[in-house]
Amino acid sequence: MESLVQQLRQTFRSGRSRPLRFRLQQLQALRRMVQEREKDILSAIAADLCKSEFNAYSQEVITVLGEIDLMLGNLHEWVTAKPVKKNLLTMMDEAYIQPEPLGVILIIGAWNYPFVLTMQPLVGAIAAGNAVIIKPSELSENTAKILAKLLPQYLDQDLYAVVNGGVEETTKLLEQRFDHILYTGNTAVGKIVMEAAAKYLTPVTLELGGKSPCYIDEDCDLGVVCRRITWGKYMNCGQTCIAPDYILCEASLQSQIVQKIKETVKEFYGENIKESPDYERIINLRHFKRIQSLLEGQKIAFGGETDEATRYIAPTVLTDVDPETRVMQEEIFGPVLPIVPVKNADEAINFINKREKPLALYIFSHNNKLIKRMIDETSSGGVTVNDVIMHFTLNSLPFGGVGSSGMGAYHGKHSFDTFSHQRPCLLKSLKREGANKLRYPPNSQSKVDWAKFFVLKQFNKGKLGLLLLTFLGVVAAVIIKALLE
Ligand SMILES: NC(=O)c1ccc[n+]([C@@H]2O[C@H](COP(=O)([O-])OP(=O)(O)OC[C@H]3O[C@@H](n4cnc5c(N)ncnc54)[C@H](O)[C@@H]3O)[C@@H](O)[C@H]2O)c1
Ligand SMILES: CCCCCCCCCC=O
Repeated sequence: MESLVQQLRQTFRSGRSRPLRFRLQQLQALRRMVQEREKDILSAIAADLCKSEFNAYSQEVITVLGEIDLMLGNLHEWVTAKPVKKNLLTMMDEAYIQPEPLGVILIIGAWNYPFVLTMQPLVGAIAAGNAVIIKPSELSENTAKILAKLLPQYLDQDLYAVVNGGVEETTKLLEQRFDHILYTGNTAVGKIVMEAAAKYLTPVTLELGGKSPCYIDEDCDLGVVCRRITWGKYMNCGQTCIAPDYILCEASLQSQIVQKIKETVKEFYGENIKESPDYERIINLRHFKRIQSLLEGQKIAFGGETDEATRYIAPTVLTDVDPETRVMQEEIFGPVLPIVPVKNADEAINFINKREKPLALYIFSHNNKLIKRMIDETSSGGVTVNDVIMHFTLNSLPFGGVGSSGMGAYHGKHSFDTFSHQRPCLLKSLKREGANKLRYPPNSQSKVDWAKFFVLKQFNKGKLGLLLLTFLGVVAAVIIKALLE
């Protein structure tokens, strides 16, 4: 591991990854890879998650292609230095912010969307001019293998590498020095990553999970609401970081919600859900057993069937769920949807605020005042109103968590910023030394008065004439400079 990181760092230091042209070439190569090897990529995702090619394409591949295109179209502008406002002391100088690459980036991916969750950060890290190691999840082993096979065929191998393996390999990787780590996965491992990063003061982006609440107000069109929730909850068999984890609503709405979800499940997946190409399976036996055990002692209003041999768990709804039971204590990450009755929106807000800050919050309501209030009075990584999941798809919005659901964000320009240092640059001339006397010792009241004038624009009335003269002098200097340029 050490020699791999060293080799990447050496190439990074040679400056090869920095020129705009190089970054664009690598991104174009990545796009070629996704397009030319689409079948292999889709087959690998299918083998890992029992996902249809249509679903793998629309849930993962499309996002990666969109992200690459966004970078290709905007990178020339993002890499350009941005001039900043100047003050009286620096008006003759050059001041700008220059984004610079950080160095060697480590991206640790998760298994549930194994392609997009490693490739989307990779796109951002390349765009920002870095060297990158990606560590796909070992649980989605087919996607991990295809990434390790394809990426070196298309990308510069001295700058971009794939390391495959499990806890042992990741632990070894984390012993190395990186310039940024982006980790996607559960909160417990997030803490391990942050602890390892602290050794070198490496900044981290932690894309974690949590229980994302979904509040349904009275008077909503429950047909539409439940269709959207059914889509977002049972997509990928509930193994989505921003899936609505549970519903909060008035007790009287429960039976209608159950009925509408039941109808929608039939509409989406047919009479025999097991036969549906759109319904995935649980990633492994450990997770299957964990989710199955969450059903114990619960009132199953709909679904509940399981099949260990194929790791199938039916779309399930639980009603009248006690918030103290296990299903409400941990992230479900499976196709089980508890409904927790609350008296009103105030109780829902309190319920949300008493728990860890979630990755997403969903609010279904016609009432704009209530929507605003719920957004203002709660906190979450992101919010979608009157729908679920969709804020993930808009790459002008930063994607990330807050509190125990994570820190930092990426997607689109936010990825570029995450993997760049915004370097402040002030370029002065060796001339005009007279003006600098003001800050050199010995200090005096008069110098402080001048500093107040230049920095705070406050002046002593007694010195008005002198100030006016100085101001005219500065104006004259600016005009002369402009004429000479
Ligand atoms: N915020 C997001 O974008 C996002 C996306 C997907 C999943 N998630 C969250 O991730 C969780 C599910 O993923 P997971 O954690 O099961 O994925 P996982 O098991 O694939 O683990 C994620 C990564 O951590 C590594 N890892 C595991 N144990 C480790 C250890 N002890 N030390 C070092 N590295 C280790 C794995 O090798 C893997 O690459 C859920 O909580 C979900 O909400 C968040
Ligand atoms: C069109 C829907 C795309 C959904 C992609 C969801 C990715 C979530 C990542 C977290 O698990």
